[in-house]
Amino acid sequence: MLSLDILPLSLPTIASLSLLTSLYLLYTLLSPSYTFPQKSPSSSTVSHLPIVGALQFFTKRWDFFRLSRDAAKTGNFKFFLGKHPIVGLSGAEARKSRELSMHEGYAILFGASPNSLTEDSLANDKEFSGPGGYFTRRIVKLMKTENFQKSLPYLMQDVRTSLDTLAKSPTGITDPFSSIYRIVYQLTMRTVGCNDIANDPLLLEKTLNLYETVESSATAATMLFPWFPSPSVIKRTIAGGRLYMIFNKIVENRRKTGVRGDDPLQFLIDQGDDVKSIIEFVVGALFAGLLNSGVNVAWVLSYLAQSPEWLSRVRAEVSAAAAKHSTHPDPSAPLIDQLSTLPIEAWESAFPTIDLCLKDSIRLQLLGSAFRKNISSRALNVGNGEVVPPGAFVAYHLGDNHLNPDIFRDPEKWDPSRYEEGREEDKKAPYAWVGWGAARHPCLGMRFAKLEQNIITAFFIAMFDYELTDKEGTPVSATPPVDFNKHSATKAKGVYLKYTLRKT
Ligand code: HEM
Repeated sequence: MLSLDILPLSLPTIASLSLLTSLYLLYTLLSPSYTFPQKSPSSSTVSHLPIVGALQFFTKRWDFFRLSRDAAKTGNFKFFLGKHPIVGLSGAEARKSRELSMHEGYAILFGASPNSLTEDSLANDKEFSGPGGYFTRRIVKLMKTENFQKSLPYLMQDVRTSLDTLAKSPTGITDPFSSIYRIVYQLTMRTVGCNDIANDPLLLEKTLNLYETVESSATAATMLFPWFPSPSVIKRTIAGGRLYMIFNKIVENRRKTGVRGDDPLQFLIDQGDDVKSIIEFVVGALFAGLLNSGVNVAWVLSYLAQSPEWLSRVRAEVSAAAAKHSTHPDPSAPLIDQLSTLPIEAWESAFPTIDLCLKDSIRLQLLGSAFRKNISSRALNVGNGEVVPPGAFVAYHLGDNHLNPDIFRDPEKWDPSRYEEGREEDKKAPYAWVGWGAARHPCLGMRFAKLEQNIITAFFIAMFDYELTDKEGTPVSATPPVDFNKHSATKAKGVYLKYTLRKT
């Protein structure tokens, strides 16, 4: 029998050595293997941790970006996030369109959608998400005028039904980041998803909860170690799986029974698309659609509540639009009934004031970074001799222009008049305002986002007088400040609207 005495090392020593070796191997495995070439920008001066890299990019993104940018000679800087090499760009030159991949950038670094985070995810598949890929082709088709024309009565009815429910509430106080956000979710479901869910309040609530679970799971840990089964990753996987199962059941049911729907899902089925692509599309489109719209509609109503001047301008605009475009047989019918007869052309053209309100809300709420990845084999010049090397990601923080006091006076203030004649701050620098994206990647849902913004705002204002309050209904003078360190449009906390039915 082998005696332990003949081993040259004791068991505790062997255990310690094994542990150290494992830790060393883990360290080597997790540490970046990428070497930035010489022409890359200088390193960010903000502290970096081993393995994790620039943790502040997660915890305080806008602060990290500003500090790094201001300390760098050219305004551009490099850093690691886990193993991922990233170049932070700033200034007008950075906003120029380049041959970089948007989808590969977001798939790994954004992390707030169910199919992101892994190199081989569908979101990262060029055939699916790339330019001209399946996702783009399908969403472009759904955003056509004929579809809006067809769905307009249903969209208006959805808004009306929700506002009627609000009108019956005994408190007359609502959190718009919950109630109005839910209306946007329903409209988005109708426009890129399916009526089976849009018509069913329970299924709407259930899928929204799953959506929110996935969205809130984008933590630093899930982004850095997507393969590690942390509670967030597990929760996200389960919620994503449940969403998929709900849609799968509806698709299978339609296929089995032959009962057709009249909605985007049916359109996808009729194209002969396979179930996996259909579900990936619908879930992806819901994320793209709700991320900014839901939050901005609620912010606009809240901003209006604190600005009598803009509220009265919007009221006047809503009345004028109804007077000009309504086809209601009774011109003295309530304003909301008149609005319900507006054609799509009016909804898309008669609300320039609401548009300005949304524009400045987007400037404040489009938080975080735009991401790209250099998937080419060549280094891309960024204008001053510096390059984005192959394989590196690019992060451009939208606060670089949207919160720049040299472009937008008093940048943290919501003030739609900054775009009006005489000020036109958005024209002060190239691509100063990029709220709908630009160049190679304009927002594909802009028309729908504006349409739902206009319908909800106009209906709400036609139906209610309202003011900004706390939860108990005590008036407050202003919305809380926006946390510019967030990674995407964020719901305000503690904002309530107290409303009463208008007598018109
Ligand atoms: C207020 C609401 C919205 C805002 C502020 C907004 C903003 C943006 C921005 C800034 C981009 C470009 C991102 C970049 O370049 O990195 C973008 C892209 C996109 N948006 Fe929107 N969006 C909104 C609503 C919507 C809606 C409702 C949909 C769909 C129903 C949608 C679908 C998309 C898609 C698919 C892209 C990617 C375009 C591409 O692949 O090139 N968006 N959006």
